[in-house]
Amino acid sequence: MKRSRWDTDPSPPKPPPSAPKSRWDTQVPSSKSPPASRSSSPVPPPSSAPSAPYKRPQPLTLGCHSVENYERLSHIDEGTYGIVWKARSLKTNSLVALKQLKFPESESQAVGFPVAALREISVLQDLSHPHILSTHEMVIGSTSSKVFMVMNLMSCDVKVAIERLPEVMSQGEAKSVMWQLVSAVEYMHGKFYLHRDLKTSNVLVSRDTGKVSICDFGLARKYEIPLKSYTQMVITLWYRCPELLLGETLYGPEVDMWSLGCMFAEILNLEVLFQGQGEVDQLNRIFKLLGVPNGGNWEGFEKLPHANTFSFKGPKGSKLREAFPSNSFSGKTYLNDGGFDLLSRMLSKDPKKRISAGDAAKHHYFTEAPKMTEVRWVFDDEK
Ligand SMILES: Nc1ncnc2c1ncn2[C@@H]1O[C@H](COP(=O)(O)OP(=O)(O)OP(=O)(O)O)[C@@H](O)[C@H]1O
Repeated sequence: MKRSRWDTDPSPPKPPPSAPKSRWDTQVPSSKSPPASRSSSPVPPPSSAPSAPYKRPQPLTLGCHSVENYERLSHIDEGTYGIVWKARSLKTNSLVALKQLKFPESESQAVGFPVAALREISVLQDLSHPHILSTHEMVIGSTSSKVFMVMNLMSCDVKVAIERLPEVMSQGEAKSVMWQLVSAVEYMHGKFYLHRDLKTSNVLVSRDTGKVSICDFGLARKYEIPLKSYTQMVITLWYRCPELLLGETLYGPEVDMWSLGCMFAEILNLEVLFQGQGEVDQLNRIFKLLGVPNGGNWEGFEKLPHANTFSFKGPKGSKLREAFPSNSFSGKTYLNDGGFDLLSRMLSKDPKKRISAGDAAKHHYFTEAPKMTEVRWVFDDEK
């Protein structure tokens, strides 16, 4: 691979005493308190007194190009793990987004690398799909702890984009967004990856194409069949499925399908479906709409770790159809039978009955009338 001029040289020339500062030499605050669900523990440093001659590990960024190949234009946003900039490639003149990774303080010694970022980079290198945000390359700044991901420039996330819509989407528009998401998740699950943090703020909209792409793979991981035990401390509360809330640790792609169902409902109604104030409240809201679970409607429910800790109140059957009626006279969102069938199968309480991404992609909702149409997004400068 081509070595960048920023890689360490055996006898590097000494910099001038007051070398001009790079345009990218901004101090990025370290991620002091990342959410409990994400591991930010550093890769353990090598022992300080090795008995055998210590061979320094190759930095992950060896061979990366320099960030100086990009002109920094403006700050876009900041997340827990990165600060995102709008930039222009000096080679191609194209506009891109650069995510500068935050290194927690203990990890800034060039040995460690933020684990969430490592995860995200390795997953994204393995995935290539029109509706998954692609990373073109990694570039490096003046030190090896200044690392940037170069990505397609997007306009805003779907959460913000739907807040800007003057009225609910048409059925064709909602179907088009769902189709893009379902096809991306089908592809990802086919490659044995779980996203584990699907939500409308992790889906970005392109101003150029109006299409959406899933981003933020910091919690993603490979899964295996038969399923194994993983942490249940994943997925933002409002999009977290009932089995994880009830303590299940043996899980697979169906956890993402629940989140997708929540997103479908949000895209239709322009508001988050289950806005719980804590895990118990979240469960209560789910069961109030979808009916109280028992061993009859959810096989194995009683065996879940927290199933008997609480007594849940709610109707016996589902009230979902009342929230998503089939006619437009009620003043609520209209959803035809095909759409409702897909939504209710994504929001199945019992994970074994929940629709898979493969079956969702084949669902007749996507081929029957009304036809998919491009969404008329409203971007910020058009407001
Ligand atoms: N390619 C992009 N184009 C435009 N904006 C982007 C892009 N990638 C990220 N953003 C913006 O930056 C924000 C933070 O990015 P991202 O979610 O990747 O960072 P994070 O640190 O992993 O965030 P979180 O705190 O949600 O885990 C996003 O919510 C989005 O608004």
